Amino acid sequence: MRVVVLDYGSGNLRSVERALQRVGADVEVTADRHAALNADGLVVPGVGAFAACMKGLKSVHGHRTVGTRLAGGRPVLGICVGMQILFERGIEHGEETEGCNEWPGTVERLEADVVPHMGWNTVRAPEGTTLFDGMDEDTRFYFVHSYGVRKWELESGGTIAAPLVTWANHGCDFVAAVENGALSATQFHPEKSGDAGAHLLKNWLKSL
Ligand SMILES: NC(=O)CC[C@H](N)C(=O)O
Repeated sequence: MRVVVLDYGSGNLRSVERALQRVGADVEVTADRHAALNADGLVVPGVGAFAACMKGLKSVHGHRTVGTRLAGGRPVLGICVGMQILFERGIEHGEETEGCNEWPGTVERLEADVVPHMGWNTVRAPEGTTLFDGMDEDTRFYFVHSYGVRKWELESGGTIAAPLVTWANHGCDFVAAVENGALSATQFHPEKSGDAGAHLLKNWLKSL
């Protein structure tokens, strides 16, 4: 499977590349829009501030690339800030920045005694999950973040299949992952989560 890791100036690209190669993907790290549009899967990583990541994403038309892929049902995986910028807005250090608005909701500071939330933690995945298939509730993933989505705001029902939302807790509950048709995302770093992260990436790769 051909996977593009979108290079929009944010960090952590090589560790994501290596983790995907470890599970058998043919990986290209690039900002090239044609490659990003036509890959079997697109990964949007992210390190640093919400505003800076959004600025970088827009500088390579990444927000439109994500939208075009999703309109055609082509899979996208957001990681850490790459997940956060998929939401409606982010508020960091008092600065509000518009996100890609793939989902309603606000990325805001965790309500915890100690931030960043840095380390291994368990998650609470829903029935029917693909990303966490084959892993139990004691499985741990590596998190490094001070902000997150504390309230899931997308209403669904009727004919629209509800997204599968996975939660974690660090002082407060926050969204740890979302599976929503072609769009998936994790707040934690699968590429830093050892065998569990590799298992998740393999599950994502199999879903492409
Ligand atoms: N690991 C990161 O770079 C996360 C940064 C992000 N601004 C957060 O704190 O949630």
